[in-house]
Amino acid sequence: VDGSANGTGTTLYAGTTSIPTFLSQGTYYLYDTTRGPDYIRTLSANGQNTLPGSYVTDADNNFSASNQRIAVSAHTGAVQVFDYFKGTHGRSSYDGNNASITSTVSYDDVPGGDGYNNAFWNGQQMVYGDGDGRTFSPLVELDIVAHELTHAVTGASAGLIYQNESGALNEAVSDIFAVMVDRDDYRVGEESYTPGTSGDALRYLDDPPAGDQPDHYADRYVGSQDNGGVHINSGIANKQAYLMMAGGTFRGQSVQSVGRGVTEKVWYRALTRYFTASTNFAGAREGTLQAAADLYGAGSSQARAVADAWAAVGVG
Ligand SMILES: Cc1cccc(C(=O)O)c1OC(=O)C1CC1
Ligand SMILES: [Ca+2]
Ligand SMILES: [Zn+2]
Repeated sequence: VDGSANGTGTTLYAGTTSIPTFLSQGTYYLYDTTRGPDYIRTLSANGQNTLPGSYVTDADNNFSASNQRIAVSAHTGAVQVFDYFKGTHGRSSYDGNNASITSTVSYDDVPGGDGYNNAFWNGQQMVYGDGDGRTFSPLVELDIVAHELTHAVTGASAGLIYQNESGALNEAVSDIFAVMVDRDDYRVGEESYTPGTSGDALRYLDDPPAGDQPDHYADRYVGSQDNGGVHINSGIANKQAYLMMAGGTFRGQSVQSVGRGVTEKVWYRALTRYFTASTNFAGAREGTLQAAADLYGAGSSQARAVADAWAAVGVG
């Protein structure tokens, strides 16, 4: 039982006798050894930029202090994302081999500084800023955790190079699985983005332009900012996945809804079996079409929806 900010229970380390020697008895940790990996653990950088930082502990397992709630939100999110990839896709941790997972919160929030409006997977672990309170509150909500851990999945599978079209695809894959885990909307970052403004989000898979992103290949960004627009052009693939999930007629092209269940299966199979480091949008169309053919048949309505959704956003 935990004092989590979002109430999703997870197994926290009770101060029992069977804990690893370096953890002190009679203290509670965000340290889960019950799911296969040696550990899923969450620490804090306490505002500094040293990783992985120090354990967030509590004497009676009531993690109710604000810094503790931030850590618990990142921790329960990591556990929920682990459970998603295991339960829905049969993937044991981000590498498929039960790699342990470390998250660090409250990174680089130098006292009197402006707060760190960022979250990232650094190749070894997840790292979250506390935000500056204006652009972001702490960036530890479920869909952000899912976005970051999916970067680890991508890194351990297709390895999509983080620039230009392969980078935009890398970003889109993270946003797509973010909304598969945080399943109640098609938006990313809605809880943490601009705490002073209600109803907005960082990105909108249903309407990428609402987040200043293109939703059609003809409108793609071709400059050099943002590693060649990886957080900009991801809107094109995000829109394609949204159209698969929800259906609709977009720019004159009708798409039949296949729902989240088919969409997540098609995109997961494409990511882990067909995408490579250099896959671009045309390659993503091929890979998702092949995945749909594998799963449902080349002439299936699911494969048709994949093709129609790519056509709607101007790819293929
Ligand atoms: C806030 C932020 C800044 C820079 C990169 C990322 C990144 O992880 O690509 C980032 O986090 C996100 O996009 C998650 C979804 C909110
Ligand atoms: Ca969301
Ligand atoms: Zn990202």
